[in-house]
Amino acid sequence: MMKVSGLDAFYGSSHVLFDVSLEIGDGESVALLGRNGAGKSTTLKSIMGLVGSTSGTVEWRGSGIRGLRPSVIARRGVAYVPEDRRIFPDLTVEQNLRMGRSANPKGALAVEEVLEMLPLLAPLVDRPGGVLSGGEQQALAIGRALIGRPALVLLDEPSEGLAPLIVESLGQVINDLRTQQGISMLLCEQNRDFALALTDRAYVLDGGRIVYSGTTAEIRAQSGDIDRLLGV
Ligand SMILES: Nc1ncnc2c1ncn2[C@@H]1O[C@H](COP(=O)(O)OP(=O)(O)OP(=O)(O)O)[C@@H](O)[C@H]1O
Repeated sequence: MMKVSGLDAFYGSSHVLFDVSLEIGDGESVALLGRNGAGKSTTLKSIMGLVGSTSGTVEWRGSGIRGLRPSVIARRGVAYVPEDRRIFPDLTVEQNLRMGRSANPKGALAVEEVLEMLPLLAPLVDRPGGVLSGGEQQALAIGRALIGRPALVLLDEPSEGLAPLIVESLGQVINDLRTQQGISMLLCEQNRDFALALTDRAYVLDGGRIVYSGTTAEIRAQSGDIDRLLGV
């Protein structure tokens, strides 16, 4: 479904990603693990067309998308949930959700359909986004991606900054998407256990390079080495 080959990325003269290759199959959920600054966000942003200077190949359903505008990539069915969530604080939850319809103006879901997928948002629809808790904002950011009916969601560190109990319920939300909706996912995380519980396979990034890849079971079996790469 998505095949990234030999991807390099640069911020000005700073070379940040080196020869990154990864694949995500139809309906597959894949983790991208790595410590702070390993290049996880840059990988997602490069796939989404948000990094100005990249080289290599990003294939989506058989055609090259590297270099296309983010809005074009979104319309082809790839959604991106940024690390900072980018909730509009003065818009209500419902209005925030509607903003995501631009990714798929003709085929977007109704707000009610998103609320069925993310029931924790249902009682909050009229609240301004800015007053939601961190976990609720994360669910809203995911909902805003889902309303455009994507086939692949790129999720950047959804557990970051959330209390352990909230992380657990967020995990259930993400797991439901995976098991009930069949949406493919690339999940960036520093939180190894959270990510491995929600994915089939994982890649480990270090210093902008993929240094390890395997099934979640294989990664668990190597947990000592992986923890060293994650800096824990
Ligand atoms: N806009 C930018 N301009 C210059 N350098 C950047 C920019 N964004 C990220 N970097 C650098 O690129 C490298 C990779 O950063 P990236 O954000 O992709 O890592 P990450 O694995 O997502 O880490 P984090 O969890 O801290 O976001 C880091 O060295 C970072 O300082």
